[in-house]
This record gives sequence, C-alpha cells and structure tokens, in this order.
Amino acid sequence: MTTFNDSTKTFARMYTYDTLQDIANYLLERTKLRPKIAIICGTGLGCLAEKLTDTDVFDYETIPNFPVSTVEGHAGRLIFGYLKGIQVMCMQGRFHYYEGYPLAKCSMPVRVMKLVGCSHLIATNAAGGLNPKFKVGDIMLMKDHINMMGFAGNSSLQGPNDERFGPRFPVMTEAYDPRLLDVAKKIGRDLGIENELHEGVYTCLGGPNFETVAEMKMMRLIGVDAIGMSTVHEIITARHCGLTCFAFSLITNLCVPDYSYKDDANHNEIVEIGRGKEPVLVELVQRLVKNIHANLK
Ligand SMILES: O=P(O)(O)O[C@H]1O[C@H](CO)[C@@H](O)[C@H]1O
Ligand code: HPA
Repeated sequence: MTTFNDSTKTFARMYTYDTLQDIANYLLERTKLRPKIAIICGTGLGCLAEKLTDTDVFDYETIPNFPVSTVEGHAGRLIFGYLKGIQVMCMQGRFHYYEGYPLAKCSMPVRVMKLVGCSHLIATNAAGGLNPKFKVGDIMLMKDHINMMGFAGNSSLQGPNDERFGPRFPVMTEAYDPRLLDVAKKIGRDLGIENELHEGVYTCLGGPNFETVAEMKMMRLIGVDAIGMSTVHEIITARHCGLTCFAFSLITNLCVPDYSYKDDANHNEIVEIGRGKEPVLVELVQRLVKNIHANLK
C-alpha cells in the first residue's frame, strides 16, 4: 500500500535537480528570452498573462515532465514575453493539492523558474476574505502566511534535500519581501486604490471544499485575514531556493463566520471577480515589475 509519505517522497525523488534542469534547458533552448521575474497567475487572474507581448508560449502538456492544469480558470500555459518592455515568465495556471498533486509537484515550477534564471517571484491568488474589513474586489498584499498544511506535516520541501536548491531548514521570517510590500503600497496610493488595498496574513487549506463556519472562526482566532488553496507552498519553495517573493490575494468572496450568512463561495463567481478586476491588477503588476527591474543587481 502506498502511504501519503511514500508518494510525497516519490515525487520529491522524481523532480531531482537534474530533471528540473532538463525542463529548464528544454525551455531555454526554445526561447531567446532570459527573464529575471516570474509571475504565477491565480484563479481568474490569467488576464495578466494576456498582456505579454512577443511571447513564446508552452502548453504544459508539451513540456517534458510537467503536470497539467485541471481547474477552470487556469489555462495551463507557461508564457515567456515582455510586460511593458520587461522580460517575464508567467504561469497561466497553477497546480493545487486538491487536484491530486503532492505539494512538491504543485510547486516544482518554482524551481524551474529559478533554473531558468529568475531572481524574483510574484504570486497571485483568489482568496476568501476573512478579515471583516475586507470587501469583495479588494486586494490583500501578503505580509505573511500561516502554513496550516505544514502544521499537519505536509510540505513541498519534504523528502531528501538538495543543497543546490537551498538549505535543509530554510528561514521564513521575511518570506514576503518588505521592500516590495512598501513599493506595492506606494503604487496603490498612486493608483488611488488605497481604500481597497490591505496587508494581511494568508493561509492555504487543502481544499477543494470551502470552509465550515467553525473553521473560519478558528482561522480568524489564529490571525488569518484571507483563505485560499495555493501560494504558501510556492513561496516556501521559492524562498528555499533564494527567490525574492511578493504575493497578493484578490478577495473574490467573503468568509463570514456566521451561520446565518447565506452567500456561499462559488468557483464560477470567483473566476468572474478576477476577470472584472483586470485593469487595476494588471496596472499593479506592471508597475511592480518595472520597479523590480529597475532595482535588479
Ligand atoms: O489560489 P488560486 O489558484 O488563485 O485559486 C483559488 O480559487 C479556487 C477556488 O475557487 C482555489 O483553487 C483557490 O486556491
Ligand atoms: N476559501 C478557500 N479558498 C478560496 C476561497 C475561500 O473562500 N476563495 C477563493 N479561494
């Protein structure tokens, strides 16, 4: 019988440094672009990738050893291109634990980004707003996260550690780069959206079910502001291999810890909210990319 731990270790062994280097080489041999900045598009946020110009596009199924996206709102393409003249690589569609992929597999594209030559990761997601100040359509800049799945003994870094990626015990105290957080807040003020922009703590639950009222109450008690089903393991993998990280959540629904609240979360609406916020999200990411590029060493 295959146990949870066996399959996690199997995937960790499957995505060895050499296998991931082969994937990176496959891409580098097929694009002339050498981006330093990688972007992961969350549910309904694929519009960011549509803004790239002069692109080289790789459908996930054409990349050796790459998983495929199975979720509505995640196109399943890796795109190299220019965002307002700056080279980026963009995942239009990510992998989630509830799709049946172990966390190491969900976040293995982050190591490919590193091996392609990226130094920065911008991760985006759709999330349920638990902080009562949040409204649907607001943006929460991720200041920190609580790794609930890690508490349960599940990590993208489980299994043998390859020091070429990073240390066995990586530090997570500055998982989200404080300078980029300040830059994003300034961009928010410049765009006049400071009233819709918050900072907060995100958590990733395994999904695919949304939360019970009791679970929401518990999350609020421990300091969570927004709940999703992604990003945390990507950031952990990215920090492990030395990428500078920035992430934000688009609040697509409210998590109201009250049995009388009847407006339940719904995936189709979550996708639509993301699409509706396209102009402001694209502008935020474009300005952030410009700032990162200007400060590259
Ligand atoms: O985190 P992203 O990929 O944005 O997607 C979020 O939206 C989906 C639920 O509608 C879940 O997959 C959740 O994680
Ligand atoms: N809970 C968990 N994940 C989510 C939610 C939510 O309310 N909204 C979008 N992703």
